[in-house]
Amino acid sequence: MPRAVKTKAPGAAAVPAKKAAGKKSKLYAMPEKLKEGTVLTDLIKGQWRIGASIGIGGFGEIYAACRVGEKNYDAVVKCEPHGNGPLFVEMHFYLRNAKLDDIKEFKQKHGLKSLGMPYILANGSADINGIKHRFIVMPRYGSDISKFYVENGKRLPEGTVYRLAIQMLDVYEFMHSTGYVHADLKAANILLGTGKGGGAQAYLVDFGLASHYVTGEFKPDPKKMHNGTIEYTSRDAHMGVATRRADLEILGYNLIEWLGVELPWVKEKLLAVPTKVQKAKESFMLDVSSVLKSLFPKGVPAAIADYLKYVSKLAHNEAPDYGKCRNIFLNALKQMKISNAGDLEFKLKPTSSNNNSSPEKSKGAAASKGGRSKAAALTADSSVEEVIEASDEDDDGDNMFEPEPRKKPAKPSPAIRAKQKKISPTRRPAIKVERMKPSPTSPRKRQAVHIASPSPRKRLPAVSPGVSSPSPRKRASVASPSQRSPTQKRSRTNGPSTPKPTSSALSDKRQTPGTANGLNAKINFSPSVSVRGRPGKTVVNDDLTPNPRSNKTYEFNFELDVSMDANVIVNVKRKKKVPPTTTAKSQGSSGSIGGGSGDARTPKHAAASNEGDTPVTRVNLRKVDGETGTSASSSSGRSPRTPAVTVRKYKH
Ligand SMILES: Nc1ncnc2c1ncn2[C@@H]1O[C@H](COP(=O)(O)OP(=O)(O)OP(=O)(O)O)[C@@H](O)[C@H]1O
Repeated sequence: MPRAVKTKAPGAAAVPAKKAAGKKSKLYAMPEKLKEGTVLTDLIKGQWRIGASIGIGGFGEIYAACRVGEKNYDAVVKCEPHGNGPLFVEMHFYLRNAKLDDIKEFKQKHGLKSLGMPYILANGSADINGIKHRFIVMPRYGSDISKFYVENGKRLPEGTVYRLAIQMLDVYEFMHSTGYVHADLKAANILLGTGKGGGAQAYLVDFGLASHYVTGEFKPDPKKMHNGTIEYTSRDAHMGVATRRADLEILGYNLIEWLGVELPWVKEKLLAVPTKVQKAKESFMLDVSSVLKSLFPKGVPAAIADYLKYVSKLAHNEAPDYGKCRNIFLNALKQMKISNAGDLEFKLKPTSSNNNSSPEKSKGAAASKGGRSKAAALTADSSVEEVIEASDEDDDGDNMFEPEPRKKPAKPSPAIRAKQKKISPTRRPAIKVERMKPSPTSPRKRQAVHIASPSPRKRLPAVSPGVSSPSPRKRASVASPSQRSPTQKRSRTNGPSTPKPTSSALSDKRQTPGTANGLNAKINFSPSVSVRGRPGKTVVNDDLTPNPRSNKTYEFNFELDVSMDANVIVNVKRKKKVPPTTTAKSQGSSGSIGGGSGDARTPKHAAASNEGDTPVTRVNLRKVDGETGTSASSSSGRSPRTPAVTVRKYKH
């Protein structure tokens, strides 16, 4: 007999929901594990049986799913705690802008047989182990192309790279026609289709960073700076501005990498410092031709050069000429005599004409079809049946099947824009979060910890791109603390009241927010989480859910590895005392954090306090400006070089 899952984890040292709801928790838990066979009920009472887990994203987990009463697990359920912003954004994007009808209409209008735009099948909320979760149901696709990229020794066949570019430009054109940008294209977010003809079409997934693009002036937004996946984040996204050209730029960086060439900022190992990556990208896009020459010593692929040159000349609010871009790649395919039809080929041919600098190191066969064999074998005969109803008091208030006024797919009308504004990220309190991929060993133990920065009001006017280093390889100089830019002072902790940038009239001109010093404190989380520079991982610098809650207890062992000569304030908020068995423990010589409630403490203070008897639920770290810092740590004149941060979730 199906039963509702409402069980609270035994011994959970829960933060009282009320209290937690009042304040923004800075911790973002991974979802509770869903057992195979669990049945989730969506908002219109459709029922979905959970199958095997098929992917773990930054915050959520993806399960194969099948409609109750059917046999095929041809859907997926993406599930995250209600407090997590990205799924909230993704769900709303799908509900409002990517209905199946809209996609069909776009395909018809543009004469496309297929379009790599996913859609939503259902959505709802569910109470899992006493914690409210949000879930969406989507069609199930095949393998993501990062698998082939890795199997091939970090490259894809040139023809396939151009075909993928054309397909992704189609998706961009659709998405941009709704007023949104994707902002996080990467191989891991591109999935092959399934079934007959599925191997010919790639789908762009993960709309957790979707946001309205700007059509007016260019206003950097410190709350959103550097959002995305650091390798591919566009120059505009480094400034916190969503633009259409940014999507095209992100695609360009990916294309280079798929051709087997390391991006300059990867080669230079700059990923840990977003401002350095930003500067390198500015330099690159200021002189695309010569940088490409150094990246492709055997000859720059003309299509890549033409595309990136075109992108580099786009104004921030200009509508890209998608057709022109597609033609660049179509012409390249013609010249290579490669058809733009049939299954995408992922096997590297020994005679591949790739003009890249890396040797071919194919490691075995990369399939050209979506790998769904295991999934297809799943049947709906699970004996474990748990039924989780969509919560009645779900505050999403969104039902994809509620009638909504039709919109034009091509150009968003003012009415649609107004509607879209309702879910505009800019209208919601910003909470800085990190999206972290859990480790294979303990996927649920990752959490985000936030670094509070000095007030963003202190930001200084940005440095113009003209002063950028001419070479992307040249390392950025180090600014004195007093010269730090807003980017450098950017925090990962802020409230809804974060002020707008002081320099608003920046027009189309890009501004490089200073040199790379800033929050250069690299914080390592045990077992393997770090605040900055996590290659390949999406980072969200804001969160859109107003009141994220956590009723978990976490143990923190702090060891700050502060690079450069930084003074850091560690601010620990205690939520609740728990028995001594579940206390924060001191580890080695590290300053264990268990200080008084709400105190801003240095590690030194924290260590001196009643450490070891209080778990903490929120930790803020902030760098202070040398001797002007108010804490003991700064007056001591020494960097608080305590070791790395351990964030551990208690098992209940
Ligand atoms: N519709 C789908 N069909 C099949 N697999 C999927 C689907 N959606 C996602 N996946 C798998 O799950 C992985 C994570 O999905 P997704 O990127 O949407 O999660 P996320 O939490 O947003 O991750 P990220 O940390 O990259 O932002 C994908 O790389 C893919 O392998």
